[in-house]
Amino acid sequence: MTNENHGSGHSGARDSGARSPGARNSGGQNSGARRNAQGRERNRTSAPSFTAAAPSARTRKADPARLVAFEVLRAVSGEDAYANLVLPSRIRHHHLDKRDAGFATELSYGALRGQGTYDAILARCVDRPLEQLDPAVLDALRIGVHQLLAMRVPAHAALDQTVGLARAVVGAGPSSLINAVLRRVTAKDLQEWIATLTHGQTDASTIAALTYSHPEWIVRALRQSLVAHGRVVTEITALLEADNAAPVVNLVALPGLGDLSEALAEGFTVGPLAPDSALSSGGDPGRLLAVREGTNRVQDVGSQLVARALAAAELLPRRGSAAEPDGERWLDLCAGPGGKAALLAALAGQCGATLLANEPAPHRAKLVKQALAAVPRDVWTVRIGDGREVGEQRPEGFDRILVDAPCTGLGALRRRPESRWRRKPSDVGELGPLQRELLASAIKAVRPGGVVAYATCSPHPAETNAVVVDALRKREDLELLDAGAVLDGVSLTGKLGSGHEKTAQLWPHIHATDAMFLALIRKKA
Ligand SMILES: C[S@@+](CC[C@H](N)C(=O)[O-])C[C@H]1O[C@@H](n2cnc3c(N)ncnc32)[C@H](O)[C@@H]1O
Repeated sequence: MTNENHGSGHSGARDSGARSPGARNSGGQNSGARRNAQGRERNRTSAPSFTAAAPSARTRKADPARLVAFEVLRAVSGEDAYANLVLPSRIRHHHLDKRDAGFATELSYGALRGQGTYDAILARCVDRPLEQLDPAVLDALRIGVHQLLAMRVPAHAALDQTVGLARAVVGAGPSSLINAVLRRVTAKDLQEWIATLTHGQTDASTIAALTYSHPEWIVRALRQSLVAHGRVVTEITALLEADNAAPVVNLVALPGLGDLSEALAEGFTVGPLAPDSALSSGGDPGRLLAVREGTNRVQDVGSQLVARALAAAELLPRRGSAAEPDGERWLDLCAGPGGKAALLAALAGQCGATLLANEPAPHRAKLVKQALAAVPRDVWTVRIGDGREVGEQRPEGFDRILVDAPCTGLGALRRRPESRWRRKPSDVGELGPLQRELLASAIKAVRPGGVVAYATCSPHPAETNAVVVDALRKREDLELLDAGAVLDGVSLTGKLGSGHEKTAQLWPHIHATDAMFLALIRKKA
């Protein structure tokens, strides 16, 4: 796709041709040349030309799209905010048009994802440890590096605009430093920098971490996850690349309550994997009336399939009766913010079942209620409470239960650009007891013949198979259903089940979904 370029050095967002660390380099490795925004090759071996003016004489105004990106990075690194929550409000606040909103999205998400590689590059260009820099200056530098190395923004525009931004938001003093550092960054293109950073490194995970901008422990965890779920370790490159690509927006039309006609008329395409789903690679889904009304919802297709698989899993009849007298009772034990609960409730409504959506965090329970608002009120109830208590309180009370357990989210890194830098290796072990207690509670709460779906948006074996194996070991009345086969049955392709084991693991680089794990556990009747 070709990008035109206007005065501020913008190119369009997702179609900007951005190359984050680890994204495939269509120009070949170390080509020494890169296309600028007009599609012309810029020879990186000759000295790049910059505005002759000193930083003080350059633009003093912050371009609004770059300002939005800067504000997102400041909120993320300074206030522990989530980029996907801050970005839309900053875009609205600065009244960005579609093109500038796209640019701000690519710049903020790209700078956050690429932070590991960019900081390693910056460390070679700054004459002091990065921790000693004003955090606002460091964020401005990250924004500059992403434009210089991964977006088709001409170097002079990236430099001028980043220095202008710095002058406007952090003052004239640091702008000279930013100017000098970014000039050093322009000495090499991204592939050359990666070659420099990895020179002399022999460990494959260290090299992948620097190349694909992931913490090294996550690279190791994902390699381990691939092997644990029957894939080959060499897929790690494709998996890390998929984490760095801007994910497409997945939409689901709630069955029986909405349809996709508006989305398709607005440029979405029919989703190939799940029924009633659609895809879009750009634009704000909030512009759709059906999304605002809640009958269409933004939801990763992997999550859609997990909810549909639970609804479709085969139950055994209740003891002493062939059919459910009052319709089935479904439970979503960890429902916040309500994505799967909404789809489950719509599916429940279609077959005369009811859904109890449980969530302990009151603000997230409120989100669950909002998510469920489009579903008839007599189908669902929201409970605010600890899911670990439900098994004791409602033993054998439910036919189908979803345990979408709190997890590290290592399978959804592409959607949460900052999360890879927030997670710690100790999170994996710390979540284990809660995951096991929630699953044990669900197993108590399911009736004989009923099914518990244990799901995580992480492929880590400690959060997936290990939790399921422990639960199965503790009781004799449980059987594992073939989750891959059930997923195949609810998908449009019928080709999702790994065939490696009875649990199922989806992958961003294979299925273009989040790396959702699913086990379906049935209590013997
Ligand atoms: C992975 S999220 C669930 C996502 C949700 N199913 C969806 O599709 O939108 C896990 C949820 O579990 C909740 N949680 C944490 N501790 C819990 C507990 N003790 N009992 C039940 N839920 C808990 C978290 O607050 C969080 O909302």
